[in-house]
Amino acid sequence: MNHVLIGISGGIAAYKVCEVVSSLAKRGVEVRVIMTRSAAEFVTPLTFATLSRQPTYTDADFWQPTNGRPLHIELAEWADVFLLAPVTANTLAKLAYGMADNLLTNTVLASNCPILFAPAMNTTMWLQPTVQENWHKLLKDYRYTAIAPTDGILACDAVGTGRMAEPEIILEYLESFLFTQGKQDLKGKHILVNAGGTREFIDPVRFIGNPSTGKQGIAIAKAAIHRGAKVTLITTSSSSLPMGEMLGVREVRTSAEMHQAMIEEFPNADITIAAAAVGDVRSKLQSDRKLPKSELPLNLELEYIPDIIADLATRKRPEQILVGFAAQTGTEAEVCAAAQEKLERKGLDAIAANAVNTSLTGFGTDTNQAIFIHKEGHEETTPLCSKLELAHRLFDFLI
Ligand SMILES: Cc1cc2nc3c(=O)[nH]c(=O)nc-3n(C[C@H](O)[C@H](O)[C@H](O)COP(=O)(O)O)c2cc1C
Ligand SMILES: CC(C)(COP(=O)(O)O)[C@@H](O)C(=O)NCCC(=O)NCCS
Ligand SMILES: [Mg+2]
Repeated sequence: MNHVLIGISGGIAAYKVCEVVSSLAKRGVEVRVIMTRSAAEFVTPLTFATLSRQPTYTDADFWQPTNGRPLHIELAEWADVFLLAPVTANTLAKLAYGMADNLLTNTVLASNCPILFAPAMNTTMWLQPTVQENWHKLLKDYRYTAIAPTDGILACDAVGTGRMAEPEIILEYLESFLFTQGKQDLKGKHILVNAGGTREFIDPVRFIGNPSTGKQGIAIAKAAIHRGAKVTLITTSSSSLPMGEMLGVREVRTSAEMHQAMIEEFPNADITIAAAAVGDVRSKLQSDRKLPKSELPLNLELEYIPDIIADLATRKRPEQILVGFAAQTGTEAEVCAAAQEKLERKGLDAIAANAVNTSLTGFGTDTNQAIFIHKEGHEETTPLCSKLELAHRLFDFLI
């Protein structure tokens, strides 16, 4: 799985796909680009050819009498994943009705690989009932996974829905699809994820915290969405996550807020993955006003924080799956033993043991490595990989 075919139709957001192509090529992914006639009005085929290190294909190539086999068949067979970005109102309509009057749409019909598609257009165009009907038609089609347009400023200075998803979001979908082959095995499932480190306030300007950034939990939320799930993410890190209607985000700060939100959301979840670093202790003294230095105790009296995941385990219905993360230091054997003990003591279905004392794993890194342990005894050690890949490996382990 290493061939990404990209179909570009005629919108100004085509300029952003240059970034997508360039990033993929630099990562060693093989990329080929098809452009519609209108797309070539916005960005030249030469730009994409140069960035992709491959020829760019246009309708002139489609009608070229010197091809051995039809070009749309060759490209369709070559593709592992087909990304359509941007998708114009016009091309969306053609896709919804199975029309094929250019190289791009013929290649769609001739191929079998999963399709990711990212529409972009003016808000008034986007909200037309005809356009919405075509969009919803494709949302129901098993071959298509939508990368929804977002709200914001458009090229005509209007503000509203219709901005193409940012290259970074598109690249994450592609990374997922290259790993999973686009499988939608979480469709119809509701996943609850928590992420980030809690802050246990002493007063409004001082807290006991930890270095967790929420990256691993957010990657789990994204991986679940890429596999078709609906996700509720309860997070202490306020990064914007435009994942459309598939993601509900609740921001919290303290372990008490995290606990309350988890209790409220837990009954609706098929799978709950607790990747947040929740504090273990907090100050007994909690002031609503900033304490002067002279009033700060030098021996802070602490109390234990109730264990959220152990509490959820007591509320669990038999068909629900509850997974914890154990951030540990030490040797692999020590990390494993500590995680095994937590799995049993807390009554979890599985645990991901995660070493946090190396520079490439744990807090704040973009990569991670873990050992997954199931309550029934099986284990899996992942390679060092991106946090998104680790999330997919965890879902593969659970399902
Ligand atoms: C300056 C300009 C900007 C355009 N931007 C968009 C756009 O963002 N989204 C869209 O759906 N159509 C846009 N269009 C209209 C499409 O280019 C037009 O419908 C064309 O027929 C699409 O052809 P295609 O779908 O084969 O690429 C734009 C047209 C112009 C002239
Ligand atoms: C055009 C653009 C890519 C600009 O993005 P930018 O503000 O990040 O440069 C973004 O606004 C977008 O995706 N717009 C949707 C299509 C659009 O504006 N079409 C022009 C007709 S109003
Ligand atoms: Mg803990």
